[in-house]
Amino acid sequence: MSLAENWSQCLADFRDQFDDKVIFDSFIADLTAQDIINDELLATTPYAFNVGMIEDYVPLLEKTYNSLFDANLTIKVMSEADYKKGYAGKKQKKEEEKPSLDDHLNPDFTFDNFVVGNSNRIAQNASLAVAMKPGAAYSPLFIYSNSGLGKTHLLNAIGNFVKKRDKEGVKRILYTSTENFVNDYVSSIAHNMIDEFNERYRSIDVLLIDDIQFIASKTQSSEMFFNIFNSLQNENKQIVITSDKPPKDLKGIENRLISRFTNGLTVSIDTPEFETSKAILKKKLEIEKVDYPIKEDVLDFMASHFNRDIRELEGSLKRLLFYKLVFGQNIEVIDLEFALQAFEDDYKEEKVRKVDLSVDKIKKTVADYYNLTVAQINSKSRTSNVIVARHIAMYLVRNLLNDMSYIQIGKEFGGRDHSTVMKACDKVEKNIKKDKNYKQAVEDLRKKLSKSHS
Ligand SMILES: Nc1ncnc2c1ncn2[C@@H]1O[C@H](COP(=O)(O)OP(=O)(O)OP(=O)(O)O)[C@@H](O)[C@H]1O
Repeated sequence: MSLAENWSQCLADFRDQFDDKVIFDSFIADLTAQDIINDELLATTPYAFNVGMIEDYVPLLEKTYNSLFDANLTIKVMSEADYKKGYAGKKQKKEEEKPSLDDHLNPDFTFDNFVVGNSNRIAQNASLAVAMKPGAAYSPLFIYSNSGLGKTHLLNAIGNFVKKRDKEGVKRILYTSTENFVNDYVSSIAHNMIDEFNERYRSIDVLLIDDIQFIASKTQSSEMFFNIFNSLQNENKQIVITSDKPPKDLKGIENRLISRFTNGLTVSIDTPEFETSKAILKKKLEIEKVDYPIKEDVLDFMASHFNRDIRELEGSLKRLLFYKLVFGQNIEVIDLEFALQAFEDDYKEEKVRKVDLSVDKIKKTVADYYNLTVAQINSKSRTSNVIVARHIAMYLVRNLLNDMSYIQIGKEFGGRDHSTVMKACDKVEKNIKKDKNYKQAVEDLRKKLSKSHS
């Protein structure tokens, strides 16, 4: 039933219960229901002086209406003239203020198909917390990692989760790459539509912005982003940002923006360890609905050879499935022999890159260089030259061995925590920048290692 039909039924019911029919016919019968805004039913009378007369009867009108239609509204009576001046315009304006917004979410990236392991657990937990309570858990959430490790996936998963829970469809969610943000801004300047641009971004409830490093050196876009960021933060809206490096290492971005980035929570994603890589492969096979068996040692091989990032892992799987389609029509089970043919070229390259150089070789070379033993490198010793050598060895392992994960490196160096390894690598990078002799030592070691396995 429409509001008008409800209202006329309400008035009819009210009249039946009301003793003084003259008062009803003089003041109340003319009331028209105009609209319901935020649980308030707006009713108008053609004559302004009637408003005061009617107010005494409003509680009874409310009771009648709410019990007839099982509602919980309050009724506000005003003159038609006041309604036209104030409310009618306001509602129209409100609708105009919020033009529809395409969220640009990729529906394939969800929490359900994001495999969780040690390398990404913290980032996944923080993202889920944000998705469950946008604006309340951590804002901004800043996620950083090397390429292909799941940042875009998590951003979209947050958006898709919020969208799914938002049954009334009122939450304004936007996923955008920083590049698109900048293009959008430039085009709004070109078309003289800066106000629209501003309104669009400031009306967002959940802003998911990918690869913020690309805003570096784009002064005007940075300024605009800074203002939008502040406006959303002030209104407790949710912002999630990704980047290829932690906020403090972002170059060409103003300090005031970087300090805003660190106001919420910063989390990183590491290179996947063997178990996570293998679980991801299994998940992808499930999603692809692959209906022929693939032997475990094939997955083991892939998880340990194509694990620099997940895009590489996915690529290797696509390659295997394609190879099976073209050359393996009659093969029922994919075994390692068959798989190695598919990976022949990549594998050769891997071999050159990886096999000859090992963690042990790096430890030994560094230990010799500093007149130490490998046992000292692995030990808990806090003697300064041992610490220097240990940090450099960790750094070289991280850089030369196919981006081995911090977790794996920690295990290789006497069971240390991944954050210790991260700090060590950071420290080495800083020292290389500020100390010429130190830089020389790292370079010498690099050369020795490249000679030893060429
Ligand atoms: N934990 C995971 N479980 C399942 N798939 C994953 C996981 N992490 C990443 N992926 C997949 O790996 C691919 C690359 O991930 P994504 O694009 O999110 O990486 P990224 O960190 O944003 O990379 P870039 O920095 O290059 O933009 C995607 O197809 C994504 O679905």
